[in-house]
Amino acid sequence: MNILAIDPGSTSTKIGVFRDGTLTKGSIEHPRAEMEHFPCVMDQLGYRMDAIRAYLRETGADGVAWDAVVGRGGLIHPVLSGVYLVDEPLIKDLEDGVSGEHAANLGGVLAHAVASGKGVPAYVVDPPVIDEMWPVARLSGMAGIERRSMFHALNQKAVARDVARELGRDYAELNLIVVHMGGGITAGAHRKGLVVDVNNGLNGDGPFSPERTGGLPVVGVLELVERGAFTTGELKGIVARRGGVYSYLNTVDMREVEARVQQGDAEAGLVREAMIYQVAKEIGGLAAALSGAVDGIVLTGGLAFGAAVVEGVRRRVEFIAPVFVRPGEFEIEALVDGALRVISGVEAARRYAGGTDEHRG
Ligand SMILES: Nc1ncnc2c1ncn2[C@@H]1O[C@H](COP(=O)(O)OP(=O)(O)O)[C@@H](O)[C@H]1O
Ligand SMILES: CCCC(=O)OP(=O)(O)O
Repeated sequence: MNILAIDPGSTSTKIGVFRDGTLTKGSIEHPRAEMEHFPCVMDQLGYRMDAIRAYLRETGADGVAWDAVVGRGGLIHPVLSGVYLVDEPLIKDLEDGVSGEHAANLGGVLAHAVASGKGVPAYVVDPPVIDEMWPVARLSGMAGIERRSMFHALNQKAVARDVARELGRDYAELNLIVVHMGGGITAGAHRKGLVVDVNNGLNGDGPFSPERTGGLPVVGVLELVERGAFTTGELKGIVARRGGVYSYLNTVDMREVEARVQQGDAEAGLVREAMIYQVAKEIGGLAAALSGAVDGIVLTGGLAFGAAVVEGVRRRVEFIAPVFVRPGEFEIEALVDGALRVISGVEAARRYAGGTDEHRG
């Protein structure tokens, strides 16, 4: 079985080549200066496609007969968890960015471009818009504004299944709180295999993170607009890319923050502590959402490599449930696993219904 996995991020495209039972992972870096030439994410298609072709040539994988090509799903309409065949309606919604602009929108389109040339199917797995939220979590506090499920679904589900394996239990019978801590942070309540509540990782919700603001005092934001300090477009950019740790310390790199703390920088110490504090409060809130019935708390993402962040969160939340740490992200593995489940007949590929899935939560 041969599978190609494509995982586009804002400044890299991660690649997985699965051949005859062995997975080889690689990353193509895209310098920020080059990415700035593209006004929209979809404008990067040809550039990324060329980079993927060059990568496959250089690694000797250009002649492989793929059984399927699989990409990270993007911001389409809300869907159920699962593996989706990339077809015309799905491509259109990725291209239109119906739920927002994000590099992940390129995943399915790139996978389809490679697959169609080889006459094999393309899939996406567990897109960030998986929606399993229960009704009570949807209300924001203002009629007309609904809380939306938009999170690191692929990695959260992958590490949740891995912890279930470690516990010798089924993911579908456990209650887990999974926190992805990367450039953005999302924390999800996984109740018996469904993510019934989660902060929206892109729209100013939940804890602040290295590059995102998380939830903000609304009136303070409105006053900034009233004073003309920022346009709404500028504020959206700050919420998603230039908020959080970056807005205080001018870096999104927590290794740099750690180094500053070690050198005695009190401001860096306070910002790091505040982020840890907000993550712990989010976990506490989700524990209450699950009525205290929590089998485990899972910390994952790049920040989970850092002992200070992990131990800071653990100290505040281990009274709730045992803490499991899965540093980094397992998106390529999850993409390959999803494609394998479909190819081997364990799971049927879903057809994207353009946001009309009636079952949620
Ligand atoms: N060993 C480490 N110790 C502390 N922080 C780390 C370490 N490795 C990576 N990070 C931090 O993790 C963050 C990036 O996480 P990552 O999951 O790769 O994010 P994304 O995929 O959102 O770009 C950065 O702030 C980076 O500094
Ligand atoms: C929350 C949706 C997915 C997301 O934010 O991914 P990145 O943190 O990789 O941008």
